Amino acid sequence: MRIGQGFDVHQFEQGRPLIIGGVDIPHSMGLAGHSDADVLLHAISDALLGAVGEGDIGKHFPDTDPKYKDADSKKLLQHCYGLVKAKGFTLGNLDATIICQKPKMAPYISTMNATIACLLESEVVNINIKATTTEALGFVGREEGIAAQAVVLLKKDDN
Ligand SMILES: Nc1ccn([C@@H]2O[C@H](COP(=O)(O)O)[C@@H](O)[C@H]2O)c(=O)n1
Ligand SMILES: C[C@@]1(CO)OP(=O)(O)OP(=O)(O)OC[C@H]1O
Repeated sequence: MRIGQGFDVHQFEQGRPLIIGGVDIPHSMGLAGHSDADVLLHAISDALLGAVGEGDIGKHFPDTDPKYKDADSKKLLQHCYGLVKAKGFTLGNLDATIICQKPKMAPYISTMNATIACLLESEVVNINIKATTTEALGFVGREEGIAAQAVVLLKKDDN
């Protein structure tokens, strides 16, 4: 078994879509980034890469490379999971937290769980996405940005 953790932050920016966990969320602002800035999928990607000793998403998808401008983070996550599988591992379970003052994530959590289960070729029972505010404290509380953290457990493939 291998364990990995990931953490990411993106700043809010006017005129951008808000995409979290592969789900479009209606809001007055989106997140800034070179890619689509899906902060949750980035944290999960980093957790997967960490678990197999493959560094981080900045190493695999440099933000200086025009190829990743507005990149779909679902594709980046699938690439990371491909590296996991190539090393003979599959996902055991994933636990992640979105740290966000507003908007409310609760209405979108089940769609995120299903989307991520599909991307990671797993059952939805193995995926647990949560959300919390910071009780209005700090940069999250001031609604300047959103953070996400993720932990994955990988198991050795039976094959
Ligand atoms: N952006 C968010 C933040 C929180 N939630 C849900 O509300 C619950 C209470 O949050 P607290 O920060 O006050 O503990 C939390 O457990 C989530 O279910 C949310 O949906 N979206
Ligand atoms: C995903 C990448 C690449 O497009 O860009 P961003 O969307 O800026 O995301 P970040 O989490 O800052 O780091 C990884 C980047 O290289």
